[in-house]
Amino acid sequence: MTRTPVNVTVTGAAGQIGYALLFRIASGHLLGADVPVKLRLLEIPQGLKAAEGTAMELDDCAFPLLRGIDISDDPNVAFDGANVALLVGARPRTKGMERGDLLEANGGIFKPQGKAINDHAADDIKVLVVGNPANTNALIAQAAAPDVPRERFTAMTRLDHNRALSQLSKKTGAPVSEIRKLTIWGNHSATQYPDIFHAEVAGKNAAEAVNDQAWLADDFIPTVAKRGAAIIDARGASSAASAANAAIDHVHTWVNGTADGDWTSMGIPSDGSYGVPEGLISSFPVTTKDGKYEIVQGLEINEFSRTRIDASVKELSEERDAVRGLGLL
Ligand SMILES: NC(=O)c1ccc[n+]([C@@H]2O[C@H](COP(=O)([O-])OP(=O)(O)OC[C@H]3O[C@@H](n4cnc5c(N)ncnc54)[C@H](O)[C@@H]3O)[C@@H](O)[C@H]2O)c1
Ligand SMILES: O=C(O)C[C@H](O)C(=O)O
Repeated sequence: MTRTPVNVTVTGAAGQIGYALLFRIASGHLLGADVPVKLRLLEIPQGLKAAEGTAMELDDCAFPLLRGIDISDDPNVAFDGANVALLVGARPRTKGMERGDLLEANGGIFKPQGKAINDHAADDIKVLVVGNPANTNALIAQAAAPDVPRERFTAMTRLDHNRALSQLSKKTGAPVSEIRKLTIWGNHSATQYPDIFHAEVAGKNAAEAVNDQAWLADDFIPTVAKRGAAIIDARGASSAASAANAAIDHVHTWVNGTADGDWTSMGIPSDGSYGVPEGLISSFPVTTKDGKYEIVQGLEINEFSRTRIDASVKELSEERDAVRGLGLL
């Protein structure tokens, strides 16, 4: 049986993440090796020519799963019939900026895009916001799309999750494949909290396996939380291939499910779990199945974790208040 292609809209298609992302979507890494896709690329007018160039290269790969590419500078066209939307297009931060500094510059992009999703996307739309500040931009897009179920708007903290996996693997010597149940809590910012207290390394509790509180507090947590800035410092540009890889992982896991006995981290609308005020888009430990996610419940949160989760959630509340003040909510 021939499957109907899935419409995948990517904004900021001519940017550096776009360039690292589109070829992997077209080759089947986003949804699966048997799922045909149609790409709908959104750019601002100045980005259209470069997006056309990328589309030419996509054509030249002759990907068997790629069933078409449309390019537009009109969100109403680009989101028409979208099943999956990757909101990447936004200005990246440069040296010395915090992601929150982008609130005003990028916030204005996500309101009209949320409205276009509301009015034109397919009923099963799933949205991942990558453009920073990702959690609050997702909130802005969600608020502009009252007809779309709230839980379809998510923000990317999978890059932080992957960074934490890699750092823990280096510390313990265990391969990444043997690490499970790691959690990123809160905002995709320097206040985020990578939590290893429930994680397992080769079947053993990770915090006990590491047994080094100083490393946890002074090395692991700041290294993961400030990795974005360290990449900007080293590359002179913000992370691109690793961000694209995390976007692929986020959507693939959302659609295809988490492995038994494991979970992942996603920025999702809070239902009030773990004391995170309802409605904030915050990162939680989640399992996924049949295209739906659920927050992992019942984890004991120690005092060390509580303080850090609360600090990140406080920042999310402040960002929400700031965009409210700008009329974006
Ligand atoms: N959540 C994460 O983990 C994570 C990781 C890395 C980067 N980011 C963020 O992703 C965003 C994109 O990064 P990049 O390195 O690809 O930037 P980039 O500057 O290389 O590309 C951004 C692209 O978006 C386009 N664009 C701008 N406004 C647009 C609009 N209204 N509609 C459609 N396209 C628009 C630009 O023309 C440009 O081509 C930045 O905000 C960056 O901070 C997030
Ligand atoms: O840090 C940034 O500004 C880019 C991105 O959010 C990252 O984490 O690499």
